[in-house]
Amino acid sequence: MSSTVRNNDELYNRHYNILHTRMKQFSKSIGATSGEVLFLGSFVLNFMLGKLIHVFSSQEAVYNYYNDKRNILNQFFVKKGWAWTTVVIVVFYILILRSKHPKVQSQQEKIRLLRNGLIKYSIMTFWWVLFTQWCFGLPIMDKVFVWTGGKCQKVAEKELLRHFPGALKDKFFSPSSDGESFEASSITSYTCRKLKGAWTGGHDPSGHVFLLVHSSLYLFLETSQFWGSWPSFFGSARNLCGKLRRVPADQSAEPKSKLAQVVDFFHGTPHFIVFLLLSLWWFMLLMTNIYFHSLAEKLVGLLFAYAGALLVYYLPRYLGSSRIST
Ligand SMILES: CCCCCCCCCCCCCCCC(=O)SCCNC(=O)CCNC(=O)[C@H](O)C(C)(C)COP(=O)(O)O
Ligand SMILES: Nc1ncnc2c1ncn2[C@@H]1O[C@H](COP(=O)(O)O)[C@@H](OP(=O)(O)O)[C@H]1O
Repeated sequence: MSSTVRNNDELYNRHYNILHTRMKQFSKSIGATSGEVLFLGSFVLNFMLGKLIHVFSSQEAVYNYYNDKRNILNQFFVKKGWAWTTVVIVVFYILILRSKHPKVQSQQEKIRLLRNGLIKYSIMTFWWVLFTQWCFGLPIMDKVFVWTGGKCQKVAEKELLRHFPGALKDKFFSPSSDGESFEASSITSYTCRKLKGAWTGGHDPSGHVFLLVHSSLYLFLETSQFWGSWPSFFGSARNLCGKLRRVPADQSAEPKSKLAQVVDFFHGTPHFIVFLLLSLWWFMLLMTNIYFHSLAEKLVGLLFAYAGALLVYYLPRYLGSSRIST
């Protein structure tokens, strides 16, 4: 080996070690593992990547299928994002309980796992409800919008009468200055969209950024306690691909059906289903970061998502409480 290559190797190793030590120190100071810090940081990276792609791509490359709100991934998955997250976590827990994982052997351990899981799911669901659906009136994201001067404007009288008959119309809406349409500042963004109004004038935190990051953090932090290693994860996936491609040597023997092999794989690798949804959420977050909202609106969505995870997963660690940690 030449001395230049050896010197470079030494330099890389030294830099890697410095980075590794700094990372460990930082993780320890905030009570997180290095993996968690990387995962939490990946959303900031997603942010920066989205911005760079937006700035440096040509118009044709930037505006495509994923920029269309009606695309199937948005309508069928993200818009029902918490429901998908619920399905995945339920399937994950069923697989873990059936897998005889060393952490859940006894009946007592299983009950404790389910109880803690339910508490954390309920709090995370409540936080999602408060931010996106209802918070003693308008959800937090809509409250922020209204408090910063936003309104639902340009609602046509025809639409209004269809959804707000009689006195309800006057309770929520007032005529706009143009004299042709109506406006309101106490209805949700969801209702405004239904009335075909214009949701404008305020700071509108991104519900998509919130939901995608919130769901990802929940799935990651909830399932990482059972994580094995990347080599065994990829090893199982490679093994399955090999089995699916292989023609059985003994044609007379009863081979396992392909479906049975896939089911076996999901049983042996419960994290795979989580990995699939996390990949979709990361990709959709990138699309939101490239195409939608202002930087500040996305940042507020991100901060509210971090806040939920901090409250449920990091605050108990910080306080040294073991009541809801497993
Ligand atoms: C130990 C195991 C723990 C798990 C326990 C599970 C218990 C299961 C109980 C099952 C009850 C069913 C509960 C179903 C929960 C749901 O999620 S129902 C609601 C589904 N709705 C959504 O997912 C909507 C998501 N969309 C949004 O929030 C918004 O559209 C948006 C993405 C924020 C965007 O907002 P816009 O205004 O549209 O821009
Ligand atoms: N990744 C994505 N793909 C498609 N549409 C997206 C998207 N991210 C955000 N949007 C759309 O951008 C608008 C603002 O999203 P949000 O405020 O939730 O961040 C929403 O439009 P609609 O409200 O008309 O559906 C939403 O559907």
